[in-house]
Amino acid sequence: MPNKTAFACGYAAIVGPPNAGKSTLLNKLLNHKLSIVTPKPQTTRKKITGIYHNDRCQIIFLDTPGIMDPIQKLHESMLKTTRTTLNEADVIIALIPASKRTELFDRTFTNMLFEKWLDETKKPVIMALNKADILNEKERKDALRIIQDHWQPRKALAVSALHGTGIDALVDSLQPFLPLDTPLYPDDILSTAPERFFVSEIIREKVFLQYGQEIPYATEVVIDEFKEQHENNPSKKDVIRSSIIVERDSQKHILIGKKGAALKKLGMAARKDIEELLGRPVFLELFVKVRPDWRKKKSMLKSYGY
Ligand SMILES: Nc1nc2c(ncn2[C@@H]2O[C@H](COP(=O)(O)OP(=O)(O)OP(=O)(O)O)[C@@H](O)[C@H]2O)c(=O)[nH]1
Repeated sequence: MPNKTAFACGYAAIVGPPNAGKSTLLNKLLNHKLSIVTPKPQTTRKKITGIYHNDRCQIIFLDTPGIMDPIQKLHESMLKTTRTTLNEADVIIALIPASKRTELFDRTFTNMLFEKWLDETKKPVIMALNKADILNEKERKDALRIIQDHWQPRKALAVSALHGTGIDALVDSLQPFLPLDTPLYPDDILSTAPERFFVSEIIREKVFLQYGQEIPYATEVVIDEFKEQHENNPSKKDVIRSSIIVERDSQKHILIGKKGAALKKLGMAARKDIEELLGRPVFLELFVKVRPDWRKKKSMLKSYGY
């Protein structure tokens, strides 16, 4: 039996279908806006490390892109990232969203998740039924019983990432599987990813929120320059220059809008959040560039970090 009073530290991967609420869960756990959250599926493309601390444990969370069919090269590399992430983890959280449609959650997906992904890792799996706030008490119990009977995870629990319910129980259920007895990071560090990564995620989030249809999926954001000068000279703002990469001229026109109005709106919304994240004033300059079919080209995907 693990000693509950000892300190524990280790890696936990969060895996689930697109739109399961992984980013919302991570943000709630860390009480800080780390990964981006939008109502559209597949906005999380890169692994994000968030670090949770309490007086009994430190959990380093590995977020994964949603699992889906490898239709495009982009998806293939996302799936590879997910597999690597699962193998790096000490414990895996299978995050399955509750549903009100024909069944309480997607059993076909859950089956596929265990058969194609989780079973072969031989890692302990904690199954978290997210969005449990949309179910009533009986539905929650029924769903958890089905999960326990069919897939036998180490533990199955209902959570609501949005409302923050079940989060402490989730942390408690992870603790026995964390192998280290000392923390790996100081307790004031929430993430090892650099600030410029979060800045690009904010810009990408705003693209997702502001534009419809195919634009967000054809977009990549690259930070070209990140000049920190405010700390040394408080009369100056930090300067961030960023390129928004799209696939076609038509997408560029939409992004920029009439007389640049759409891009200006995007920049204002992004700057507000970036200043909030960094806690200092920022001058943000956005450029829109066309790179035909970047999503289909291996070398381009690589240069954007996929
Ligand atoms: N009702 C309810 N909605 C939730 C809950 N958690 C997340 N959501 C909503 O579900 C949607 C998707 O949440 P995200 O956190 O972006 O999902 P994700 O799994 O990170 O999505 P990807 O970007 O596809 O990886 C958002 O509209 C959230 O507000 C929850 O506990 N209850």
